[in-house]
Amino acid sequence: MSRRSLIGQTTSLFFHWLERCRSGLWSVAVICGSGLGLLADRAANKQTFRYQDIPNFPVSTVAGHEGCLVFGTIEDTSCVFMQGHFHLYEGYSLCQVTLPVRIFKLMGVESVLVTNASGGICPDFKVGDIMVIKDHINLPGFAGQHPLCGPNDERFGIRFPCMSDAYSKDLRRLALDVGSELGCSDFIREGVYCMVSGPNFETIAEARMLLILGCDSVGMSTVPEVTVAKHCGLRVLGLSLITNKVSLDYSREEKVNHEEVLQISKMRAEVLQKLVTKLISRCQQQSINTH
Ligand SMILES: O=P(O)(O)O[C@H]1O[C@H](CO)[C@@H](O)[C@H]1O
Ligand SMILES: Nc1nc2[nH]cnc2c(=O)[nH]1
Repeated sequence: MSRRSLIGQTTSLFFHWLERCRSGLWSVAVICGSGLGLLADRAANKQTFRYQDIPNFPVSTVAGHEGCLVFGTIEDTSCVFMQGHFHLYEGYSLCQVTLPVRIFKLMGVESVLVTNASGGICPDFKVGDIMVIKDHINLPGFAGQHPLCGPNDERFGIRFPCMSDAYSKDLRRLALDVGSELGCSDFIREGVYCMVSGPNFETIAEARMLLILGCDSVGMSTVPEVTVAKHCGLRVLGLSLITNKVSLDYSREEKVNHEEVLQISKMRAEVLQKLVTKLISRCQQQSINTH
């Protein structure tokens, strides 16, 4: 496809979305973390664009991140799936990492569902658990690596956004309810996600520090996107798949690696797919009832 016709197609999709949003149809963006691109598979009427073909869009450089933007529908809900997101450790600025979220806002998206893979810090967590993110700790943010640093763009949000309710209580409740309807209660948890910049996995001393700080899991993404989404008034739900247990003990021999992370993501992708699909259709019903 030529660049000109690609821009033409993207523009017409944009107007198509605006039209749907004006007519009151609910729309959602799903950001798929490591190995979770399959979440887009259940959408109907799919149209896929490679990041590399979209002008000024970053590209994915990490295994398990396909680098495609997929538009589609789930029941009557317009959905856009990011098959792969961007990380500080890839060398992107946090402005680039979060660019898609502002694009989604301009497209009329109302809610963002962020997924990721993370290491379990909470000793009760098991590999394969799905953690509904209740709150987060922005470690890079403490060190000045924050997506909202710099002049504030008032068109998106205020200078000092409140983050005490970053993750929608209603959506968290709904995720737990839908999880229980699907018979997943045994492995659905709630907890606090901590972002580190990566790309190395944690030392044991770092892991112990995160436990003391109150973190239940740790990963290298999500927090910048959630911060920018909250800043511009989007509703946010975060689901974190526990792909490994972070070692807190010097006597443990296991060593985490990215291949293992991807393997567990693949193993749990079907369950997450069901959860995400049902959640989206239930949100649509809720939205119809409140419009
Ligand atoms: O957060 P996502 O991208 O899902 O993936 C997690 O898994 C990768 C490391 O295996 C890192 O990118 C980490 O952040
Ligand atoms: N930082 C970090 N990111 C992860 N992503 C998946 N597992 C892990 C982990 O153990 N640590």
